[in-house]
Formats: sequence, C-alpha cells, structure tokens
Amino acid sequence: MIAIGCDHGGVTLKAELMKHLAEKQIPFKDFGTYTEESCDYPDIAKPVCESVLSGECEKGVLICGTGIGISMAANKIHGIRAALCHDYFSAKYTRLHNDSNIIAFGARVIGPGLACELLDVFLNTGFEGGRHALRVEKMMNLEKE
Ligand SMILES: O=C(CO)[C@H](O)[C@H](O)[C@H](O)COP(=O)(O)O
Repeated sequence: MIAIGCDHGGVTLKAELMKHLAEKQIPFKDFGTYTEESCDYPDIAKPVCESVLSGECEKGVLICGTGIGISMAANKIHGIRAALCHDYFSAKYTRLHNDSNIIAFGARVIGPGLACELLDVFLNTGFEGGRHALRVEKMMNLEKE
C-alpha cells in the first residue's frame, strides 16, 4: 500500500499519480487534500508519514507546489526519510543509498509524465545496504541528539 497526499498545489498531480498507480494495480491510500482550496502542507505530511511509520503503508508520496515545504515537514518526523526528486538519478539513488521511505514532488515544477516515471523507479528500487546502511543509521541517530 502506498500513502499519497498533497496540499492544494498538488491536487492535479496527485490525481495523475493515483491514476498511474491504479493502472499498475498498486494499492494506495489517499490522505487528501481533495480540493484546490488552500490548506497547509504539514497537515497532510503528518498523516502520510504516520501511515508509513505504522506499517500501514510501505512508502509515501507527498506533493506541494515546489515539493520543498512538504518534504521539509515530513523530514521533521522521526523515522522519515523524504526525498524531493525531480530527476531520474535522484529518485533511483535515494532508494539505493538513503533507503528513503517518502518521495516528494513539486507539482509546479514537473509534469505528470516525469512524475510517474520517477514514482516507478522509486517504488521498484531496493536499498543497497552495505556502507550505506551505516550512513543511514548515523543519519537517523541525529534525530536523537
Ligand atoms: O511549501 C511550499 C513551498 O515550498 C509549497 O510549494 C506550497 O505548495 C506553496 O507554498 C503554496 O503556495 P500558495 O501561494 O499558498 O498556493
């Protein structure tokens, strides 16, 4: 199950990504927002991240206008490694090297075609482990300081 959520800036892109997931028969849970009425991205980031941390959802997708605000909010939550990705290399390597559990997009930055491609590579790439495991562990320990 994939958790997906956006602020008002990402409603259209979220719909495109959900259509894409449905076509691939990948189950998802939509955490809103559902209209273009203005809302605040931390209010959406929180439940999406909680669903990933609880294990209800395996990974999450967050969208705002730039992808910056909503990924910053997500990364304030312990256990979340959210990656803002607008290129193929980053979407692949944040899984290989950072074991990211959230991908974020800026709906005012990229179009739906690229976002769907990036989501595919994000979901289909595993964590490489090895030297990266220690780095991820050290990164997560920073939350405890
Ligand atoms: O937080 C952001 C900037 O990093 C997001 O892009 C928001 O979607 C954006 O700030 C919303 O702006 P608006 O003028 O309220 O639509």
